[in-house]
Amino acid sequence: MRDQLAKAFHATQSFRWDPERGFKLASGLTSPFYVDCRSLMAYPAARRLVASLAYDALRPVELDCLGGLEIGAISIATTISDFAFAAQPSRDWRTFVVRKQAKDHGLGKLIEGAFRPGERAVIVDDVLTSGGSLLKAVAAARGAGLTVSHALVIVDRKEQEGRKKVEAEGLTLLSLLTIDDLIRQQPAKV
Ligand SMILES: O=P(O)(O)OC[C@H]1O[C@H](OP(=O)(O)OP(=O)(O)O)[C@H](O)[C@@H]1O
Ligand SMILES: O=C(O)c1cc(=O)[nH]c(=O)[nH]1
Repeated sequence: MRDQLAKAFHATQSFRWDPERGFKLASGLTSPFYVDCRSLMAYPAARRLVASLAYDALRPVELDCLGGLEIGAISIATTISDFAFAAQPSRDWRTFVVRKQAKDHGLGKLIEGAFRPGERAVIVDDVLTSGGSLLKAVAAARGAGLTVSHALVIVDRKEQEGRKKVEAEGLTLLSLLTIDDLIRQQPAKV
């Protein structure tokens, strides 16, 4: 199923190469390639693969809720939660989303969703590069009283010591794919 997910990135044009112009990353660095999970997650078949792989990866983990930083984490947390609820054994994992900035009107929340202090949360994200985004979500979740011991990403780009930084915060990092899987499944040019 991991191979199927890697192939889905290419089939949906969600893995981009442009070594001439490059892509600016959240960390400020430039990369010749870009993993676009917002595009991938727009396809129901791809969402199902992500959800199924994540459900399997999270089976040994005890958790009450899952979520992460907007916008990447929103569709990921939702699809895993829906899949897990319908699966056997069924899991009732609630979701939340961490805003990049607290809302300045309405309820003024930084974190939206359903969670209570003291609960066990898994932080999800689409791509891990420097780890900055993931760790921002971890800090917000811990600040709200959640216990966070695991994080899950769709793709670990294996750069900028992202994994090391996440593990240094005492987290176990689960990744469905690495950048090597995506490069290996790249269709041959004709
Ligand atoms: O590990 P990092 O160096 O933090 O990079 C990875 C982050 O970058 C992207 O987010 P982006 O800020 O582009 O936001 P978006 O999800 O709102 O599009 C991506 O969705 C990850 O969250
Ligand atoms: O580092 C990032 O900003 C980043 C890299 C990538 O491949 N995909 C993405 O959505 N963000």
